[in-house]
Amino acid sequence: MTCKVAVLGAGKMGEALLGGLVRSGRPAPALGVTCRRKARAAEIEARHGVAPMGNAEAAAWADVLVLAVKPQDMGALLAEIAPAIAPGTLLISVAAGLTTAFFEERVPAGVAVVRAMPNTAVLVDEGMTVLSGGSHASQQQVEQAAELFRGVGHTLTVPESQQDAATALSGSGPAYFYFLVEAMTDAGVLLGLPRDKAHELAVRSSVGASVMLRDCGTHPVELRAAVTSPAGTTISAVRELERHGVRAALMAALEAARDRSGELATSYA
Ligand SMILES: NC(=O)C1=CN([C@@H]2O[C@H](COP(=O)(O)OP(=O)(O)OC[C@H]3O[C@@H](n4cnc5c(N)ncnc54)[C@H](O)[C@@H]3O)[C@@H](O)[C@H]2O)C=CC1
Ligand SMILES: O=C(O)[C@@H]1CCC=N1
Repeated sequence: MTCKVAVLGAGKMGEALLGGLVRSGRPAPALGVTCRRKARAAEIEARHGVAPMGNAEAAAWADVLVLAVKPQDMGALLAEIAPAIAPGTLLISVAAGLTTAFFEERVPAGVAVVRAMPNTAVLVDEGMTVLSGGSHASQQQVEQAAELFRGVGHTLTVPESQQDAATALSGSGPAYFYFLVEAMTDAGVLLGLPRDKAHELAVRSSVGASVMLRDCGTHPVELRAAVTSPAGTTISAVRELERHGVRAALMAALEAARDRSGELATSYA
């Protein structure tokens, strides 16, 4: 029998994952979803054909619970569902920062917890999800969780000690690329290009570069060298990027994201 999966909290990430589960061929009767607001529940049902249910009902019904509320709402959600969780249930959290221990302390003893950090590219089946098993999760259960996320992209399993770093790099990662495209578009406008054309050029450059990174098997240093002609235009731009500390800025930015991820579990404990 198909295992029953319920997504608790249908915001941006919860809806993206639910949509992915539907697209990857899971039958609607084996899927559940919960929403805080009625209007949102109606919207989710109309868009994905999955009937919303209550949190405790979902916790008792599903074999796998995907917890997709914000870190600050997780404590209240766990208090609501803990009495309904059966011993064999697999809990998967996608919340930034919250450790598997955070969940293990709040659910019945021995329940398996997997911490997962996807990114919004799950919306286009190009997600990157980084997974770690808690102290009661078997390798098979981590694999079961990974299998769900492989329906919407790629997965990597890491020790939990690396999750905050992975969150900073690939969980938040899409935002840095959008930021770059936005900044490049402004730069194009500064140089006199109409905004719509500047936007198109920035987007097409980023998509072209991403596909080459993914498909050519060539190191980014080599790919950049191939664009950078001696005494040409690119090296003049690269010198300015280095002069303005863009590389160091990225390192500092990811360090800040990593540190914030580390703070979240203690902030909401
Ligand atoms: N947005 C992103 O790119 C990523 C988000 N995440 C994680 O996913 C989680 C959700 O983030 P978003 O989707 O961005 O936030 P969001 O605010 O869009 O979604 C959270 C949803 O949970 C609902 N909710 C809150 N308490 C609830 C309850 N007791 N019962 C049912 N529903 C409840 C809210 O109404 C809201 O719809 C967070 O923990 C975040 O760290 C993880 C990876 C990437
Ligand atoms: O900004 C956040 O906290 C969430 C987690 C990773 C991406 N978005």
